[in-house]
Amino acid sequence: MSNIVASSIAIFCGCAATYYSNDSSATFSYLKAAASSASIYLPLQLIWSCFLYPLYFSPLRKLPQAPRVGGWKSFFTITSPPQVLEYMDTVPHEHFFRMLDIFNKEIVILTDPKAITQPYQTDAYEYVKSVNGKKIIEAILGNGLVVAEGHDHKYQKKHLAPVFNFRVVKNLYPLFWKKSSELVSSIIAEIDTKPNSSGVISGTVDIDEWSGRIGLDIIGKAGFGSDFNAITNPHSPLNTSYREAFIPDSKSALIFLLSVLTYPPLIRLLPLEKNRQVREGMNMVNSYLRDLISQRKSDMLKNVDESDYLDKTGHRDIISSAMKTNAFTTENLVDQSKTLLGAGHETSSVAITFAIYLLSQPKYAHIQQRLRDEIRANLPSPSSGVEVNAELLDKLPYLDAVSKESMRVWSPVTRTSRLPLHDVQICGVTIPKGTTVQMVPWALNKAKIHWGEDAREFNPERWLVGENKANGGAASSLAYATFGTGPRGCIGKGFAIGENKAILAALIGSFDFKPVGGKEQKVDIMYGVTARIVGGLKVDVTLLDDW
Ligand code: HEM
Repeated sequence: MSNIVASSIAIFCGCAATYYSNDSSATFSYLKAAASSASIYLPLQLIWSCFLYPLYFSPLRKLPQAPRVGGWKSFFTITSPPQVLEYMDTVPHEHFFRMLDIFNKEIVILTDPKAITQPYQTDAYEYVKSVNGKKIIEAILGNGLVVAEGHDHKYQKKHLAPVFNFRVVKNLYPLFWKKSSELVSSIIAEIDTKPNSSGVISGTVDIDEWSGRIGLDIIGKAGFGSDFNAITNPHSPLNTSYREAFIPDSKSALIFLLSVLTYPPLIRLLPLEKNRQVREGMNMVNSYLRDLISQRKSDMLKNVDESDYLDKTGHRDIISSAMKTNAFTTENLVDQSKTLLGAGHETSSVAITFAIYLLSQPKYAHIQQRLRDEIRANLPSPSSGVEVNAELLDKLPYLDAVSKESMRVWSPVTRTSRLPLHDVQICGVTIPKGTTVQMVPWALNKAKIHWGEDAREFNPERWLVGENKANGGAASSLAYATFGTGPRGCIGKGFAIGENKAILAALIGSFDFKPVGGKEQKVDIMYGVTARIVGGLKVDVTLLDDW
């Protein structure tokens, strides 16, 4: 409506200005009228959407409100997840509150399971993701499940869900363990250059680099039946070109901000080094995946021995299984593959980095030790070559608790947004069509309203004792938002949990982790689609005997 009013005023004034201009060449010109209209329309629209609507006309302005802090600067900055968490704890509210984000953009932050249920579960298809958000993600993940909407999404999920079911994921555990064992050997090789006088093998490694490499290898093998060998070969093109696209720096923050505010495909054309890296990485991935899928298809047509694509538990990789459904074209399969590669490796590796960050801090040394004791008492060592399956890994309660708790305290995905396709009622309040409503896993996971006074503490015990231990002590399972929820929740949740537990078990069983310098370590975090530690995570590792 505001667009119609502003454009009508602008066109009227633009035409009038052109018509009554004193300029001698001012016979009425459509081009000039359009230019004058635009020059009036844009400021009008800006004044309306940045000031008049949010401050004086929005029906949501009476909702509980997050305070504006930081003066005029806050008008030009995106609110960070830690600020959202601060508001969750301090703004008195019931189901949600309103926040004015960059350029006074209205956002409704959902904090209560009742409020989350409608947009994320029961009426999920009455909402869409934000256009710019999708464009940012699509550049890396392709036009697959993460960005699909409505019927397209239902169709894709229906055909992909069976290849992620419980039984299939359990069959992948030996692969998770095999790759984790390879990771342990490679880290030993990196630090085993000069044992100290007492024969202790130790050194400093960038665990973020290693978690990215194992994340790629696992999704490569499970997703495409293809070993990327990123653990053993850091110079593999996928590891260097593709992962470069995910490594955050000040330029990626700028590109993210400009993309959110304008039109992401235009921003990607800017001659910036980061844009070049992303383009190169994506070109490489596109051609790699296209070749791989064409090869699979032609093999399938020729009815060639399928055992090539079977691992020893008889599981076909995800893309070959999706191909068998005949539900996707080659181009669709390339897009789904990019989705699995990006969504499946980035989140999982961030989760491992943060788990090691937490466990290595001196104040949590007792948690690291207790976890190690449980692992060593129940699992064979990676060097033994003995297979570890789902039955073994899933029966370790403390490992399970540490895995859940680390992904609670540091949710890899920072925020998720939805926009209603028409005016909707959430908990009795009308939310106008197109308003951004957000579930912010990074903040919700640590809000005191759900987790109590020690909400920000890393305390795996909350998943082991107490009345609501199945929810980590929270009254509702929706307070744990790490994997989202409802029809658009994470399809790879079971996969990610199994992978996380296998890698943690192999690492913590094998090594002692400490922060470099031994003291509590502060890290800078960049909050994009995922939260990433700027500059990676260097930790001191010591190889432990007797396992
Ligand atoms: C620790 C690891 C992971 C975390 C924290 C995570 C988190 C999430 C979250 C929060 C969403 C919902 C986003 C939204 O509501 O807008 C999501 C969706 C998705 N995830 Fe994950 N994820 C992880 C691992 C994986 C893995 C391993 C895969 C694939 C192998 C995967 C594939 C996907 C896909 C395809 C979607 C889109 C689902 C849909 O729209 O229906 N994720 N993930």
